[in-house]
Amino acid sequence: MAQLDIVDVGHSYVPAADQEEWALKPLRLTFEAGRTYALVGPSGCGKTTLLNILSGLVRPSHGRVLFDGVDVTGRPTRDRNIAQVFQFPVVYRSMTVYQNLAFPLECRRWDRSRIDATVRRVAEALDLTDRLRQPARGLTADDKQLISLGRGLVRDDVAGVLMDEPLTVIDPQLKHSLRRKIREITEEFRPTVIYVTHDQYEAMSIAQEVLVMKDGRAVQQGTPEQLFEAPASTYVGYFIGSPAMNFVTVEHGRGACTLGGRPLAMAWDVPGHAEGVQAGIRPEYVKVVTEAGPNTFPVRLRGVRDHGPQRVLDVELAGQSLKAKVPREDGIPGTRDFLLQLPRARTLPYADGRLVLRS
Ligand SMILES: Nc1ncnc2c1ncn2[C@@H]1O[C@H](COP(=O)(O)OP(=O)(O)OP(=O)(O)O)[C@@H](O)[C@H]1O
Repeated sequence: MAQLDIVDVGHSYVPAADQEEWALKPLRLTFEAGRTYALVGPSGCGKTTLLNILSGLVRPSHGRVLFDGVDVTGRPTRDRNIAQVFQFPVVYRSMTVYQNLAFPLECRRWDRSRIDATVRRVAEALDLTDRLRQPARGLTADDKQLISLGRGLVRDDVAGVLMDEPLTVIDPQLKHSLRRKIREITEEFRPTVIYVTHDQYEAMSIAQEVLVMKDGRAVQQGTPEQLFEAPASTYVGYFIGSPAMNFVTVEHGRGACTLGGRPLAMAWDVPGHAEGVQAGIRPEYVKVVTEAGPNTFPVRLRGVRDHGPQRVLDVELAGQSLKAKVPREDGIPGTRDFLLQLPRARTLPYADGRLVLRS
């Protein structure tokens, strides 16, 4: 598995377009060998363009692509030694599951015993062992996509595995277990994976590193935990997490902040000159309390939504909307008006949409 570098890579589908209009603005990234990366962002943000530049399907207007330090920018896909998994399964219908998994290895002229051991290991990881002798023809779309995933991951000699929304066709019920399987198999086989998805939950559950994109730019890269705990911008805070992070506008002056006229202390200070100050807090960290104390605020309940083992309380706080995600067993407050606490350490300051740096 290789380290993939993109060095000042940018792309415009329209010749001579202004750089601000490019589908991908020049950026520099390193995908370390053996790690799984997710590219996530809304439709049209440039994820597929970046993936296609890595696969060689798109030649970038600007910059270089390096695989283990070797410049592959001008190489076609077939000469890049990559595996690809697409939205829709690509299987050989006339072959058995075993033959489908073995095929890429036979093409590389691996010896029989190595092929057999590898196919069985991948089949085991994907729960396909009991179907190895079945013809691929009769399988469901889910199982066919499982084979595509297996074929993508079966070779340990590829530079990288590029996956473009591979769970799109998968039954929603099965997605959960498949996400887990992808995670397990990538942890075991340690390929370099670039995984494109518009689903933040999928990105966070599969990848070790997530790259959030917007308008052709990578706006934040980090581990799922970093993106959850400290989004660099309100955009990332809204995009990552379910429900999205809360952002409430606060009054700010002489180094202190207030919310609805009550003092609000945040995790660190906001410089005096900052403008457009907001407090960001994940719904998971908002607490229902019974007694007034630091950072507690009166709120009015507007609605309650079930969220699996939790409930999301939608409240109004000083004329603004806020969500609290609380354990189901805690119940719903008995009155419409109650108190919420925004724990200081979890309340992050943002100014003009960006996380204020800790001084
Ligand atoms: N072949 C093309 N010709 C012209 N413009 C294109 C082409 N492919 C993509 N674009 C444009 O480039 C921008 C980025 O598209 P891209 O497909 O990379 O985004 P994406 O994040 O993968 O979106 P999606 O999730 O919808 O696939 C979009 O504005 C899109 O319209």
